[in-house]
Amino acid sequence: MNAQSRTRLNQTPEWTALGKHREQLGKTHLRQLFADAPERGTDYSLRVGDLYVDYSKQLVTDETLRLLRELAGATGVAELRDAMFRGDKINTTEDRAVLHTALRAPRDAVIEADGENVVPAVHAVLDKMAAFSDRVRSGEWTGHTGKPIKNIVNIGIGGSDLGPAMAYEVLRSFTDRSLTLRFVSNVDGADLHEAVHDLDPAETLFVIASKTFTTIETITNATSARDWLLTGLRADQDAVAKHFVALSTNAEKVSDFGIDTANMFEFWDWVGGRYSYDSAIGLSLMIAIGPDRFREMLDGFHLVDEHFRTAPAEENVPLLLGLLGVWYGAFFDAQSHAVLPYSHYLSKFTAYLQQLDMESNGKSVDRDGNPVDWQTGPVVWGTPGTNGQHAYYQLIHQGTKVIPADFIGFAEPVDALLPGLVAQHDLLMANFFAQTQALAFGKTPDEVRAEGVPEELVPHKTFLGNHPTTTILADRLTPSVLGQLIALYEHKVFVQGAVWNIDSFDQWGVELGKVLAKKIEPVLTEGKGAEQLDSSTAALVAAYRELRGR
Ligand SMILES: O=P(O)(O)OC[C@H]1O[C@](O)(CO)[C@@H](O)[C@@H]1O
Repeated sequence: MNAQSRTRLNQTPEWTALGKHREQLGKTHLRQLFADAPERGTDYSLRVGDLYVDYSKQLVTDETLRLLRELAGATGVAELRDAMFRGDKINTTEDRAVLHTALRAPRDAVIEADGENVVPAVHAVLDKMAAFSDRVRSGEWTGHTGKPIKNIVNIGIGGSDLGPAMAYEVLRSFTDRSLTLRFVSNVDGADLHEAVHDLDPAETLFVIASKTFTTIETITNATSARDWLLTGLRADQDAVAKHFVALSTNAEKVSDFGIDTANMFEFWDWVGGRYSYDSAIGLSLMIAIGPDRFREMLDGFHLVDEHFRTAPAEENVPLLLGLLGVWYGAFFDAQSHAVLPYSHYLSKFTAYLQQLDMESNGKSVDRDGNPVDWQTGPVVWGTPGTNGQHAYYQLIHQGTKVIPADFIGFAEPVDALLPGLVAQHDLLMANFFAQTQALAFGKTPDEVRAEGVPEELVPHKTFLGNHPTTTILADRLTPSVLGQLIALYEHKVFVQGAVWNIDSFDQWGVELGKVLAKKIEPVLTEGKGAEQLDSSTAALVAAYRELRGR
């Protein structure tokens, strides 16, 4: 579908039909929907790979789903998906292809960007990463003084940090525990300080991850890390080659920094930062889990890519999840989306999804530059259960907001836990199932009264229910399952961007702050240029300078 020829989303007949349907649905309660269809719990479930996806507790009927699929048809979701997989330049504001799916394509696949098959280059880099990982893991790769590497410090930010940092936590039980892996992202010197203060520089490898190799936080931290290393080793620049590698698309800048481009692991401008952790950006992770596990993860991604590309609309899980988000944003005024994993290992999962979703779909103009007058990306938030239950779930259960939520849980604990701890898994999962049940069905005033609760407390103890959730259940949190989950969310975000007619692959909104920070820094350090600031910022800067004794 040509974006130019698109009818504005909220003027399509499909949108109007959904609006009418929403009115008819009114306050229909999930209790009613379940009573009307005794098999709803299984009828409204799908499988993809190892993931069992239950959407029966969503505020939808067969008619809703039909109308949503029609909206997807009218907005050209399948056509845009095919264009993405084909390597068309669907990131129009940056004139780039969007081919993260090529990063996990099998060796014999043919995927072209600008007329060139990119798959051989993808696998050449994967092979180079695997060879390097093996050398580090085996102790064959030694530092400047001849000691093997025991510590890896990944320096990057945004997509060059969140993915590998998240996946390292998720896959901790698959890692080589004799290696220490730390992630530094914040330009606050405390981040680097905490990462290196107890490390021996002779045993430390810095992995500098930056697509552009110009990101100020990363280059500043990398420069300080280099100073720390050379000071600690009492060595000169020659030592850098054994202790620094780069993950980047920008060989020139890598070389300017002093890293041998032989120690650079390449990726390409058709990989968006937030879609990049299965590229060279995953090197630290690969060193931690080993190349075989990394490849299993890529296979998990690929499995869901193929599902998204080929499954019919009725069975297409990313399509379904994307459309549900459109439904709640547009017709329930939902402003946020909670992702609530019941796994300690997924502690950084939602933070990762925040960039994936909010940097992709936090847009307010359509692909043609016209302001949108429909909701786009939600605020994504959440932390692992059961912790959230004792913090913010109160608001989800009894607050005034519609907060669709994804619950993610696993049948088996990941690790060979200490024997006494295995039993805790059933308790964790009992909470997991109980929460979606409580959110969906609530507790009526009569049920509360039947418990003998005094009348004045009945409203306080009533749960209205009808809060929509999706439950994603898998056997075990393996590298493959992680890949499946991430690809599921990547394509969900894609579907929403396609329906909303926004460019999900640029991120111009992060630029202004970067430019202004560059202007403010000399005002802080030298006191020059304060007159160009607005009165609020000027006063704050003056207060800061005074507190710093300047
Ligand atoms: O990998 P780079 O080029 O250092 O960029 C880091 C991050 O910065 C951003 O461009 C946003 O500022 C992200 O999209 C990206 O993941």
